[in-house]
Formats: sequence, structure tokens, C-alpha cells
Amino acid sequence: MAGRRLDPAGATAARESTTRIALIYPELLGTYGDGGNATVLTQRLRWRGLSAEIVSVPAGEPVPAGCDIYLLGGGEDEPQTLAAEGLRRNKAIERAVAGGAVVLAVCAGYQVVGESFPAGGQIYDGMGLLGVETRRSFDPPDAPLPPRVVGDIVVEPDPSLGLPTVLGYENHGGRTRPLPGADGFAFGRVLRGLGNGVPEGTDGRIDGRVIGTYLHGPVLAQNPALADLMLTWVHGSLPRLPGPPEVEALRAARLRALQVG
Ligand SMILES: NC(=O)CC[C@H](N)C(=O)O
Repeated sequence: MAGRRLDPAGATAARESTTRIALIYPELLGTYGDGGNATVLTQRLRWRGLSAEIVSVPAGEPVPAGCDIYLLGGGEDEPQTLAAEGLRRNKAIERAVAGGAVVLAVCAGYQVVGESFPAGGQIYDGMGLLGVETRRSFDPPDAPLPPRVVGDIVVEPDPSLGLPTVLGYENHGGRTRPLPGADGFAFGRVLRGLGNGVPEGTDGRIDGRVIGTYLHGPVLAQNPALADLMLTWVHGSLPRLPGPPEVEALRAARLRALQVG
């Protein structure tokens, strides 16, 4: 993580060129429509008159290093280990991140960009982009937890991000905690659901422009402000663009139903 202490607010100068959004191994890391995150980012750029391209990277293909944003979604244990194997061999995302690229990694993707994760009774190395480790449970267990958490999740993002409440859906068996002295900070505080499953009650992790979270959804479809935050990391300031009215209505209804806010 050293050597890429980027200031997320100090975005790259405004740019004219097409924004390239890499969708990593969608057939392995694509549960719960996480590929929709690429659609949301692309559309929010196009609505502002900016051009964007989705670069879908099938498993087994080399990951291009020249993209602006890399998206990794959720996956079951076996596809997740295959994805991690491919990504550990191919250091393109690490190089792109060192050059200022943005990463959004959801659930299995979050575990894979961390230092290590469990699958099928073994522990696998991740990419080490975030200083977190995932296990089925930590020893001694801090609280009795269900073997798998499935359901709605609501997160109050870290205030430094300037984001409204974030909504999503989680389905995972892994619990994730920062390694001692890890760079970065938790994505947010869990208001409903489990998230990282640690006593601090946090979800996810952010280090520089790498975001890991347990929120499926696809998360950006329900949380356009998070999409715009990522886009400003690439573009600098962008014209304000409210969420589509139906998304705002859905958010309000979900928050009411979940009795948050
Ligand atoms: N939905 C997911 O991405 C699951 C991630 C991981 N296989 C777990 O169960 O913890």
C-alpha cells in the first residue's frame, strides 16, 4: 500500500478522453447483478455528456492496465478462488492503482483485494490492495454469529466521504477485519445487517481510491452518490446530477421500511 497514498479528494485534472471501466471476470465475480455497477458509472458519465466505455474482462484474459476504474463483484467460494488465482498472477490492477485508478470491490471482490480469505477449508492469498483479512470467524469469537448472513444492509459512510446513507444487500460467510496498522479506514458504520462482522460494527474498507464493501445491489444503482464520488476521483469536480427520481423514491421507501433515518 505504500507509495500510493493518493488524496482521493485531489482528483486527476479534468479530462476529455473516454473513461474506461473494467468489469473483472464477470462470469466468476457477478452474483447479484454487480456488473450493473459498470452500467451506472457509464450512464452517469453519459448523462453529463462525457464518454465512457465498459471493458469486460473474461476470466483467463489478461487484465488491461490502462483503465480508470476496476470493478470486482461477488462470487461463491470456488469461482472466488479462481478469480483470485488469475488476479494474483496478473498484476495489472496493482499497477493501475499505483497510477491512480479507482477500484470498487464487492463481497467476494472485497475479500480478494484483501490480504487473505477462506474457501473450502483453506486460506488463500488475496491481492493485498487492502490491509484486511477474512475468515469464517475470528478466534475467540467476539459474538455468536450466524454461519452466513443474508439480507438488507444499511451503512452510514465515514463522514470524510461526504456521502448519504448507503443501502445494499449482503450474502456472505466471511468476516473481515483490518490487519494491525493497516492503512485506510472502514467504509462506514453498519446501521442494519452485519458488514465486516467485527465488534466495531463496520462495513468495508477504503485505502486511497480502493473501496471494498459487502454491499451488493448492485450497490451503485441504489447509491448514485457513491458512483459520483468514484467518478470525481477520476475526473475532478463534475456537474451536479441528482439520482433518477425512481432511485430516490426507492431509497426513501427502503430507508422507511428498514426504519433507518
Ligand atoms: N456473495 C459473495 O460474494 C460471497 C463471498 C464469499 N464467498 C463468502 O461467502 O463470504
